[in-house]
Amino acid sequence: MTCFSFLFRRRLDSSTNQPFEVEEEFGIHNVKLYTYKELRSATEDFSLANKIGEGGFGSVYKGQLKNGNLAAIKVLSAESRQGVKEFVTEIKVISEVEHENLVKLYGCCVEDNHRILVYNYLENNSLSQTLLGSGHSNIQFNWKTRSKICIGIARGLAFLHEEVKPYIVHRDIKASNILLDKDLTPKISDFGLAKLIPANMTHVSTRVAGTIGYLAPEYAIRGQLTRKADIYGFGVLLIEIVSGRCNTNTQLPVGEQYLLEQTWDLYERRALVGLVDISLNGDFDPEEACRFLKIGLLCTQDTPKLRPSMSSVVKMLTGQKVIDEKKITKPGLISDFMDLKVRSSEKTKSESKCTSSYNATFSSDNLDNSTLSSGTSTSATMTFNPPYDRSV
Ligand SMILES: Nc1ncnc2c1ncn2[C@@H]1O[C@H](COP(=O)(O)OP(=O)(O)OP(=O)(O)O)[C@@H](O)[C@H]1O
Repeated sequence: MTCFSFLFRRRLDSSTNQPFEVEEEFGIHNVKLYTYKELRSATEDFSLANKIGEGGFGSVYKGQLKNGNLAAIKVLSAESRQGVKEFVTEIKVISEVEHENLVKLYGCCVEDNHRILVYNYLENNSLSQTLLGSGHSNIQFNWKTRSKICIGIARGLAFLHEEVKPYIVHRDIKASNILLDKDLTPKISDFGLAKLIPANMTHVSTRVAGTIGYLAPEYAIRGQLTRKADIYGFGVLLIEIVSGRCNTNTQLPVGEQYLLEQTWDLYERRALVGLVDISLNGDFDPEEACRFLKIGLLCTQDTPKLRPSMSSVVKMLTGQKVIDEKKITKPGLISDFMDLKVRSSEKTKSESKCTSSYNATFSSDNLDNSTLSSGTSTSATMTFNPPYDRSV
């Protein structure tokens, strides 16, 4: 990979009032810097035809780079832009983190006020659009594939939590942040991105900082951000993958709407196997599937300390470590802690399996006035003011 140590910045010469370019050293190694011109040409001038998604940070385009590689080009929205130096510092962190189960960052563009991230393009979309999506995907998620996906995500997260120094808390583990390559190897995306958002940008930063349904109660309510919050999100995701359904679906009968509640209920009735995706037509190993569901319950326990580390999760998933069933306690449910007023939306996405989403607006020091209002997107976004932790 090309090694750059300098960035060019335009400055105004005070004597002539003419712009000129200066070289500034930011010590960015192993990060490819793309020119805006190259990315414009890769995406055919950021054409709508090449737009593949829109997330909390801005728009994502598919593009072909000069070297022929396909890339996902994420143009950060104006409100999430920060200074060159801060941006480059965070990019350095992200670019040094490489693992088979993490989306690879090729490089970035920091020309003028553009802040663009260039990632390896993944052919098979995200889990939210395929496994949990509207049914337009041709992918066969048989049990072997699901098991491989769960273990891959666990390995990627264990790497972020336990191998990277200093460790990285992802903050937004969820189905739309799990992308699949051509072999259906899962890749965690958006890690480290929370840190790219200026601390005063509460709207954007908290979008990154969690999605209802995956959000650990202690983080949602008290702003306590630790690796255990990611482990909670992973537990929810694990149960979604095994059951083939989203964590919240208000179109289902009451009692089945919240996946975690339903999982606990079935666990207590020793009927967990009933949660496994019926589209598998019984073609799965029931012992293994129930083990995965129990690991999901271990990860979502109310007391963060009781949740296992991600390396233990990997061992339990792969059968190297036995689950101590006595250790499983009730999951932490955000609704148990707050008087959340949920207004169902009439405008839910009818074609999606995930029919319910909420935009929560509350302040951590004003919980009595907390409000949840439904939205129309498939992901839920919380807007609140947690103590913003910018350390990794
Ligand atoms: N590396 C990639 N390869 C292929 N497609 C990608 C890649 N990165 C993003 N996408 C596509 O762009 C969409 C938007 O991605 P982005 O990460 O910005 O938002 P999101 O995860 O959907 O939402 P949020 O911002 O709430 O996390 C994804 O759903 C996916 O379809």
